[in-house]
Amino acid sequence: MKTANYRPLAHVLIRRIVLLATACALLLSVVQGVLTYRQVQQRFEATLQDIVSSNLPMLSVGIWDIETEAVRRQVETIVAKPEIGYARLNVATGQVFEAGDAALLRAQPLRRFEIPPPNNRGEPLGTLLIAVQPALLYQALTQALLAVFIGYLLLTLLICSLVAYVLRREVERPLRGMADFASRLAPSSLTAPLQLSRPARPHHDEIDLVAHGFATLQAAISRHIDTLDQQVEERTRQLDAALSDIRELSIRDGLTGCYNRALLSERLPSELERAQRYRRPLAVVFCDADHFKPVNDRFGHLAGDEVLRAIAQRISSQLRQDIDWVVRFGGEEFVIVLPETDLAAALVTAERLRAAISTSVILADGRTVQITASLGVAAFQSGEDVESLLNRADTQLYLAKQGGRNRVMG
Ligand SMILES: Nc1nc2c(ncn2[C@@H]2O[C@H](COP(=O)(O)OP(=O)(O)OP(=O)(O)O)[C@@H](O)[C@H]2O)c(=O)[nH]1
Repeated sequence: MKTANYRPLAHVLIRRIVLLATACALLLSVVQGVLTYRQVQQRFEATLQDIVSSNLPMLSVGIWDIETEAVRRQVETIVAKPEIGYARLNVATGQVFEAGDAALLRAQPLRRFEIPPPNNRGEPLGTLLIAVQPALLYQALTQALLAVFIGYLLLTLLICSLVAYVLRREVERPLRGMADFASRLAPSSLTAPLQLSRPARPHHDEIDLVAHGFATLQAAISRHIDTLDQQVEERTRQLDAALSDIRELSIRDGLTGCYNRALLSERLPSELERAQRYRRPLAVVFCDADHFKPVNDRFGHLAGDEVLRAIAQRISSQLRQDIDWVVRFGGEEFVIVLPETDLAAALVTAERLRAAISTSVILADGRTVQITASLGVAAFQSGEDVESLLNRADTQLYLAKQGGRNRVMG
C-alpha cells in the first residue's frame, strides 16, 4: 500500500475533534457573549434607574425652591457616578444645567427623564437628559466576553488534549503495533505472537478482536503450512519410491529379476575403469543354457520361463552378495561379472555355476527338466574395452558349445 497517502486514524480523529470542539467553543462563546452583553446592559439600566430615582426628587425640590446652586450640585453628583458620562437639565423656565463630557451628546442616544413637581401635580418642572459612559460599558462588556472566550478556549484545549492522549494510547499505538506486525509477517515468523502492550481492561474491544483474529489466522496458516509440508514430504517419499521402482524396472529383467543389458552397458565400463585404474582383476562369464529350444518345445514356453528363473536363481546363489552381479543378456543367455576375480578364480566359479545349473529342475506341476549350461570365461586385460572383453568371453562360450556343451572354457 502507498505510504504517501498514509495518515494515522487517531490523527484524523484528533484533528476532527479539535476542529469540531473549536467550532462549538466559538458558537458557545457567541451565545454566551450575547447573553453577557444583555446582562451588562441590564445592569447599566438598573444602575441608571437607581441614580435617577434617587436624584429626581431632590432635583424637583431644588427647581421648585429655585435653589440654583443646589440644582447644579445635584446635576454634578449625577455625573460623578462612573456609569454616567454626561447630564443636562433643561428647566421649564429656560435655565440649563449640564455636567460631564458634552461630546457624548452627539455620540449616542440620550435617556430622557421628566422632572415632576414635588407634589406630582401639574406640568413637569423640566427634563433631565443623561448620556451613559460608553467606555465603562464597553470595558465591562469586553471583560465579560474575554472571560467567556478564554474559559471556553481553555476548556476546549483541555478536553482536546485529554481526547488526544486517550486516542493515542487506546487507538493509535495498538493500531500502529498491528500494522507493523502485519507488515513484518513472513512464512518464517508466522508463529511470532502479536504483542500490543495495552493496559489491562475489564472488557474486550475491536482491537482485541482483530488481534485475536490475527492469532487464529496465524495458527490456521501455520497448521496449513505444516500440513502442506507433510504432504510434500509424503509426496516426495512416494515420488522417490516410484523413481526407485522405475529405476529398478529399467535395470531389471522382468522374468528372472537379474539385471538387464541396459545396466550392463551402464555399469560394466565403470567396473573396467576401476580395474584399470587400481590394477585390480576382473572377470566376465558368459553362460548359455544348452538345447533350450527342445525344453520349450517339450514342456511349453511357460515351463521354459520357469526353467530360466531357476537358472537365474542358481547362478545368483553361487555368487558373492553385493560384489558379483548377473545380467540376463538375452534369451537363455546370462553374463556374470566377477570384480576382484582373476581368470583362475573365475574358472572355479564358472565350474561351480555349471554344476549348480546342471542339477534337474522340478517344475511347479511336478515335472522334471534336465538342463545344462555352457560357460565361457574371460579375464580383463589392461587397456581392454568392454566390447573386447565381452567378445572374448563369448568366444570361450562358443568354444564350450563346440566342445560338446555342459562345460567351462576360458
Ligand atoms: N521360455 C522361454 N524361452 C526363451 C526365452 N528367450 C529365448 N527362449 C528360447 O530359447 C531358445 C534358444 O534356442 P537356440 O538359440 O536355438 O539355442 P538352444 O536351443 O539353447 O541351443 P544351444 O544354445 O545351441 O545349445 C529359443 O527356442 C527361444 O525361443 C524366454 O524368455 N522364455
